[in-house]
Amino acid sequence: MAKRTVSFLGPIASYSHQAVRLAFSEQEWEFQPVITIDDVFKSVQNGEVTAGVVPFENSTNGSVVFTLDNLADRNGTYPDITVEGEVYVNVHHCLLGHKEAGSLLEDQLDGSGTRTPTAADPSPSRPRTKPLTSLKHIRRLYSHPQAFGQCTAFTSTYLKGVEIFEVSSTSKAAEIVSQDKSGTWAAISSQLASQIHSLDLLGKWIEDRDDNTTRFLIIGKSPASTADWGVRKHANGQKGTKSLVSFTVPHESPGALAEALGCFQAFNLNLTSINSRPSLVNPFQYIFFVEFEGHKKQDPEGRVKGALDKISHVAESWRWLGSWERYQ
Ligand SMILES: O=C(O)C(=O)C[C@]1(C(=O)O)C=C[C@@H](O)C=C1
Repeated sequence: MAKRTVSFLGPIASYSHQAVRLAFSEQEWEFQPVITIDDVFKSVQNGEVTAGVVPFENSTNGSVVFTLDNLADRNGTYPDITVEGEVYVNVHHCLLGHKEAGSLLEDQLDGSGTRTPTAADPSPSRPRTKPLTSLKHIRRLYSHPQAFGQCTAFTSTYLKGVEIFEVSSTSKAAEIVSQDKSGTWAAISSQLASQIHSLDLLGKWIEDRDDNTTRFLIIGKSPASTADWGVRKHANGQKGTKSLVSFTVPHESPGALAEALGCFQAFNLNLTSINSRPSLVNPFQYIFFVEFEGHKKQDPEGRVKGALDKISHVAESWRWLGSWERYQ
């Protein structure tokens, strides 16, 4: 049988790639790295690939707006995209670059790893780890915006004043730094990327919190029959099901949002996350996203059906974005 393809934010060695490796078998699936999260959505919608994997939220830094904006689908570009599963990745960042010959780590460290309190941050958190080598020579720091947000204690303690460059992924950052001839650029990326690009480890486990975890969504094109996808199940076993809907409410009407959320309460459905993004119709109007426990197609008591019927009367517009098995 011809292999099916799953796309993800590349280049290889990104955390998205690691999520794909956790969920899909390379024997049965072709792995296709693409350049942006938008490209993952496009490749699934136009049928170029069967599945895609996109980051959805990080436990330290919150929602991934690039993914929410695609799910918001303001222009109707992705009418068939649905969420078919989720994958959790423990994200441990490293600082990758080129060691400066002959420099001593002691030259740089003040020993305490403390940051100067400022009015904006009167009690700054301490970095969890110290650099493995002097960082005095570093002039540029490359990474994905999410990763910068997960390593603030380390960067503001040991890389003060270094110029920041936001790029499309952490593995892209490592690729760029591997081409640096000056030896003064560094990337926040994975340990895997240091091996692939033969970069030195200048810091290890530099994230602010050791429980730093990113949740990825597996997307497909409805009606997807995922039963034969062979997505690997989490070792902890299934913990029920989840669904995602997006909706807009009449903004002038008081209580409209509360009424929409009440649709889930009315059918005793537990909400697990709420997000919003600007509607881009008028300033300060929103598209809301609600995730709840329950499955549209495995709904013996009709509770999910009941809530969705009710929300279709309350919301200005709404869309069911998928139901899947939950593992955490
Ligand atoms: O840049 C990567 O390696 C990605 O896969 C993207 C991404 C994200 O957008 O959240 C994924 C996991 C980490 O939280 C940091 C970056």
